[in-house]
Formats: sequence, structure tokens, C-alpha cells
Amino acid sequence: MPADGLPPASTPIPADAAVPLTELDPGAPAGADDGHADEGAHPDVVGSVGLVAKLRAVLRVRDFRKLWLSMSLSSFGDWLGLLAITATATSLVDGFAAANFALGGVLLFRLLPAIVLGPLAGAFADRFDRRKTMVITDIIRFGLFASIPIVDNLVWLFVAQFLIEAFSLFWIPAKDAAVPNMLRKDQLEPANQLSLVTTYGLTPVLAAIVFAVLTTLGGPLSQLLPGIDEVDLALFVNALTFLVAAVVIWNLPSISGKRAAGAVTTQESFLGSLTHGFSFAGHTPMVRGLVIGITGAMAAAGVIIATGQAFANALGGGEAAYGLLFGAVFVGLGVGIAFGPSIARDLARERIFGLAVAVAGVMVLLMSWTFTLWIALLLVVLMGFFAGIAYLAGFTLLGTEVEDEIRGRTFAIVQSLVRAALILSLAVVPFGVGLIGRHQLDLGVVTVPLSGERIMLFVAGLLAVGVGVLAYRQMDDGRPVPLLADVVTALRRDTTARRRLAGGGVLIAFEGGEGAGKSTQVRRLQEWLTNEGLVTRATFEPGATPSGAGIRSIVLDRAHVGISPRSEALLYAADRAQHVHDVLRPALDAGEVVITDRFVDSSLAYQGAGRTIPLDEVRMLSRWATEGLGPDLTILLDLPPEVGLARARGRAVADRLESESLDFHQRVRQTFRALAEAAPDRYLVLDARQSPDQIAAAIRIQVAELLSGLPLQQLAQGERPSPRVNGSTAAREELAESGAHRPHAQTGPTPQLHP
Ligand SMILES: Nc1ncnc2c1ncn2[C@@H]1O[C@H](COP(=O)(O)OP(=O)(O)OP(=O)(O)O)[C@@H](O)[C@H]1O
Ligand SMILES: Cc1cn([C@H]2C[C@H](O)[C@@H](COP(=O)(O)O)O2)c(=O)[nH]c1=O
Repeated sequence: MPADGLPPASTPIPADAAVPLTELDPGAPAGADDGHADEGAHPDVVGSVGLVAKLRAVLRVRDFRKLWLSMSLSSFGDWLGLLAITATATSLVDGFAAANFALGGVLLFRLLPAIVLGPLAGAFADRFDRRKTMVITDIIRFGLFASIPIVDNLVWLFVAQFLIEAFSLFWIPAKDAAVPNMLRKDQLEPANQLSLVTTYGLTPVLAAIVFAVLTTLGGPLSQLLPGIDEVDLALFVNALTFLVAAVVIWNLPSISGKRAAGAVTTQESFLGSLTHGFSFAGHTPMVRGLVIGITGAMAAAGVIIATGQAFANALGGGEAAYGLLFGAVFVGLGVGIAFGPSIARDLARERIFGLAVAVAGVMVLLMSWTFTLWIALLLVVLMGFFAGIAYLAGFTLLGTEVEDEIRGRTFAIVQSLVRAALILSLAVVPFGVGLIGRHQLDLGVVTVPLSGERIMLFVAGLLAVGVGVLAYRQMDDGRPVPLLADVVTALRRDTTARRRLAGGGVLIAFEGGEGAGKSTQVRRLQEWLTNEGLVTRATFEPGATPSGAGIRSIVLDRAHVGISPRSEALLYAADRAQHVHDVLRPALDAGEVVITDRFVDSSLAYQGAGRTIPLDEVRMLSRWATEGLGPDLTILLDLPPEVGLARARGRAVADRLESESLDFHQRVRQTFRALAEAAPDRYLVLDARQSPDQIAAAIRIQVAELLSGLPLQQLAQGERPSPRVNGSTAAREELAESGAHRPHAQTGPTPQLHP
């Protein structure tokens, strides 16, 4: 959305015409200040294109690219290993019950070590050379995986599985803690997106395909190599992936960082560093919130997994429905991870995390009372979507906000709790489902089926909502913007409103033709606001900065004949860029009410319609100069040009622009009016033939409404300094000193103003 609220104007404006109203978009939302939030990025380059560019940029980092490849390989190996081990476990026993026991045993032995060893592994990752830790654990895992088909025994399978998982626990925090050191902070989110999509989207599918191929090939192969069956082949391939990963990581010295050559980065004892990790997680609100949210969400996820089959049956869908529901979770997760950041890019991750967990919980709550398969599928996709957003936000926050020294322990604690929560819910929920059984609740008009799995799902939903809210409260460090307004303005990309809500000042622009009374009204508005106790700044274009003053004399001096329209447009844009940089942004950032006599619309009207430069080009130039800054309110003082020019000429000799034809000034007027009509929410159009008092009164009413309740800089009680105006030397000195006024000023909701 253009900063000025206009759609692209595709055709040049004829010399004798103002901008036709049909070229303007009356439905344009108010006040899009899009450049500010995505500094440096073209506003159109968000969403999927932006994501691809970000992923490419991340993959251009050589060390990360290598680590990602080796991670992908290990992840592929892990999935292949899981398929092969579960197949091996069931093939090593006879009978249905024994096969299920063997399967359950494998999963239990996979999850169990994390509870005991996770925190130890984290402390290890923070103390010792992460590269060596990763290489050694990869080599050990290679040996263990390769040993399973060689030993070919269920007990050894359990032991090996336990050991593999135990060593993985040392590998994971070392890797998680090393990644943030390879990338810039802003690259961490796309890097996490890439890793998560690879681990949970690509590699499981690839592993399933390869497993199918290997098991097909395994038959003929076992005839060639006696003693080796199809599952053995998968396990050997899997073992090999770890060996390759070890070689790749060995060649990445940057993973070691400060921990190279066995250097221990802390003087703490091992036990000390372990307890320090727990105390850090317990006492840092952001980490505490994440731990609560992730653990609770995982417990809820465990409930969903454990009740999935029964729920699918309750929907009347059986195995096929179970498969669909299972797939739907991954579809939602994938979409959430891939597109969540661009959809919610203006929201703080600290807010996104708790909010997304809670909303995912609401989806589960709704799901528990759903009786139609397709509605359930939709809710599952949505649940996965929000869970994906939460997962990515949580993971990225851990990487960006936790210091390197303690990152390994933090990741490890989260990892342990996640697994513990999963085990607990996977173990407890089936009992709960069985104990509750299936009942019918007769409500007179309808009979509602009450079954164990639905009640358990309902409890899981409640749990997720609860931990989401709790995490949100822990992590939301007193942001001034109310949540709803934050979410709505973020989704609408209304960064002007966001700036206002966050105490980032308010920008009011006065526009209109020559002699319309802008300077008079700027002065009066500033006087009134100052008397109302607000810190204000009045300024103007062109010429409010030292370099701008030079530009002003060039563009307005009639002696400068022959300035081309484009050159004129560039001069005004240069003045504006300096103005935004030196005056507007700093004052807005300080929470002041900034009133400017002319802004972007003047360029659109004078250089666009007046000089007939395509409006789009002028708009692009202005947007570039202002970095997308747009006014919160534009007050257009509308006046027939002949009246305004007469007023202006009564004041001084006509300057270069004032000397233009009446036709030129007519086009300027029509364009100002058309711009206002295209975005009525953002404009106050006043007939400038009224008396100054009448105009000032109308302005005060509108401005009082605009400022009401906003967190703005206020003067201390009783302090009413003379208004500050930019442009003059004295005013500039005051601008430089403005910090000196600040100690008296404080931010707070604007009290009731008295228009
Ligand atoms: N509402 C009004 N009715 C009649 N005269 C007015 C009104 N407002 C201002 N004036 C007078 O018109 C002249 C121009 O006013 P002002 O300088 O405020 O206009 P401006 O829009 O800033 O002009 P410019 O853009 O040319 O600088 C001044 O002499 C001023 O006193
Ligand atoms: C900002 C801006 C201004 N102009 C023109 C409009 C006026 O003729 C003069 C400024 O004079 P004022 O007395 O200070 O109003 O400059 C323009 O053509 N383009 C612009 O962007």
C-alpha cells in the first residue's frame, strides 16, 4: 500500500488535467507507512518472494550451508533409522502383543534418555568444543546403527537405541547453540524455517521413499549377500549418513568458536554450570515463558497423538481418516513455519509465541466437539498452522535472545522437558481414555456423545490455551500497545497506526495551494497543543534543515530559470529526505506531535499534476526519500487558486512556483482534492475561505479525536515553553537542545483535550 494512500497511476497525466478520480483508490486503508517496518525491503517483496530471497541469502553463508546439508543428512538418517528400527523390532518377535510391546519399547527407549541426560548434554555443549562433540557423537551413532543388523537381537536393539538417543542429546544442543553464531540475528528465522521444513517436511518423505526402495532391493540383495536383509540395508545406509555428517562437520572449524582446542569458556564447575542453566531458565521471564509454553504445548501434542486413532474412529473415518488427520497436522505445520513470519512480521515474537500456542489450543478445544471429518481436518490444519508459528517463534527467540555461553543448556532443558511431557501424555492419556469410556449425554433436545478421547482432547485444548496465556504474560514485557490493536494493525500492515500506538509520535501535515492559510493554522494548532500540555514540533517543506534551506532558495528563486521538472522533483525529494532524517523521525521517535507545513502530497500535486510527471514516479521518489513515512492526518485547506494567489501576493513578490499559470495551480488544487477523496479517513478537508478562527476550531476537534488516549510526550505540569519552530537558527538551536527539555517531559496517555 503506497504511503500516500494511492494506487499506482499507470498513465501520465495530460498537461491540462488534474488526476482523474478514477485513478485513485477510495478503498485504500488509512495511513500505510510501509517502508518504516521493512526498511530496505521493497514493500512488494514480502511474502513468498521475500522468503525465497531470505532463504537464498542464508544458504549463501558457506558454513551454515554445509552444516544444514549435514543436518539434513542426519535427519534423513534419523527418519530412515526410525523406520528401520521399528521394522526390525517387530520382526524380532512373534505375535501381535509382542510386536506392539517391541514397538512401544523402541519409542520409550528413544525418549527416555532425554529426561536424565538432556541437561547434562546442554552443560557439555556450553563447555566443550561443539565441533568435536558433534563429530564424536556422529561417529558413535554410526557405529551403533551399524551394530544393530550385525548383532541382530532385540535386547541389543533397545540398548543401542537408548545409546543412540543419549548421544543424539549431546549432538542436538551443540548444533542448536552453534547455528546462531554463524548467521546474523535477522537470518536466524529463515535458517530455522529451512531446518524445520527440512527435518519435518522433506527428510521424512525422502526417508519413506528410500526405505521403500531399499526394502524392495533388499530381497535380491540378501541372495547376493547372505545374512543381510532389506531392513539391514536401510540401517547400513542410515549409519553411513552419520559418518558423512561427521566428515562435513569436521571441516567446519567455525562451529568450535571460542571452545576450540579444548578451551573451557567458564570457570564454573560442571555441576555449577548445570544448576546455573536451570536457574537461568527459571529466572529469565522470556525463557521461563518459552519453557512453559513449549512444554505445555508438547504435552497437548502428546494427547492429540494418543487420542488420534480413537478420534478418527469417532468421526467414523477409521484408518483413512487417521491418515488424513495426521497429514493435516503436517500441512498446517509446514504452512505456519513457511508463511507465519511474513503474515505476522510486524508482531513481536514474544507476543506471537504465547498467542499462537493459545490459538492452537482453541482449535483443539473446537476439534474436541467436532463431529464432521472435514471440519475436523480444517481445525487440525489451523492448529498445525498456529503450532508451526509458535514453534518457529520460540526456537528463533531461544537463538537470538539467549547468550552463546548458556544457549546449549537452555536448548537442552527445553528438549528434555519436551520429551518428558510427550512421554507422560503418551503414557497417561490412553488410560484416561479407557477409564472414561464412551457415554451419551442426554440434553433433552439432543444427545451428545461423551467419550474419553473427546474429553482428553478438550483437556489438551484447555492446557494449550492455559500455557499460551501464561507464556504470553511471562514474555510480554509491558508493551504499551494493547494486544488486539497490535494484532489488527500488524495484519493490516498499518505501520503508521503502529507507530502511534507504540508512542512513536503523531505526524500531521498541512497541505493546500498558495496562500491557503497553512502557516497560520500550523502556528495556531501548535499553540493550542502546547497549552494542552503536549510536546509539539512545527516544521515545514521545503527548507527546514540547513541543506534544505539551500534547496528552498534554488527551487523558489525566480532567477533559476530552466530547472527541468525531474530536477525540480529531485530537489524537493532531497529536501524531504533530509527533513525526515533530521527533524521528523527524531521528533516522532521522541513521541512528539509533529506538524508539518507541506509534505508528500505537495510533490504529487505540484510536480505530479503541475509539472505532469507520472504520479507513480513522484510517489516512488517520495516514498524512497521518506522511507515510507506517512502522515497520520493531512489537513487540506482548499481554496480557489486565484483567491490564494491574491493573498500570497499581498504578502510578498511571487516566487518561481507562485508565478506559474492559473491552469497549473488549478491542476494542483484538483489533485489535492482527489488525493483527499481517495483516502477520506486520513484527510480533513476544510474550505479555506472561512475565517481563521472557524478553521482552527474545526482542526482542533479533529486533532483532539486523533490524539485521544495515545501515549505521547507531555510537558511537566505548569511548564508551557514558547513553541519550537524549525527553520530559523534559533529554532535549530532549540532542536539541538531538545534533549534538554526531555527530562521534564514524560510519555503517557493523552488526557482529554479541549477543542
Ligand atoms: N482564513 C483566512 N482568511 C483570510 N486570510 C487568511 C486566512 N488565513 C490566512 N490568511 C492570510 O493569508 C495570507 C497567507 O497565509 P499563510 O501564510 O498562512 O498561508 P500559506 O498557505 O502558508 O501560504 P504559502 O503556502 O504561500 O506559504 C496571510 O497574509 C494570512 O494572514
Ligand atoms: C513541499 C513542496 C513544495 N512545493 C512548492 C509549493 C510552494 O509553491 C513552494 C513552497 O512555498 P511555501 O510558501 O513554503 O508554501 O514549493 C512543491 O512544488 N513541491 C513540494 O514537494
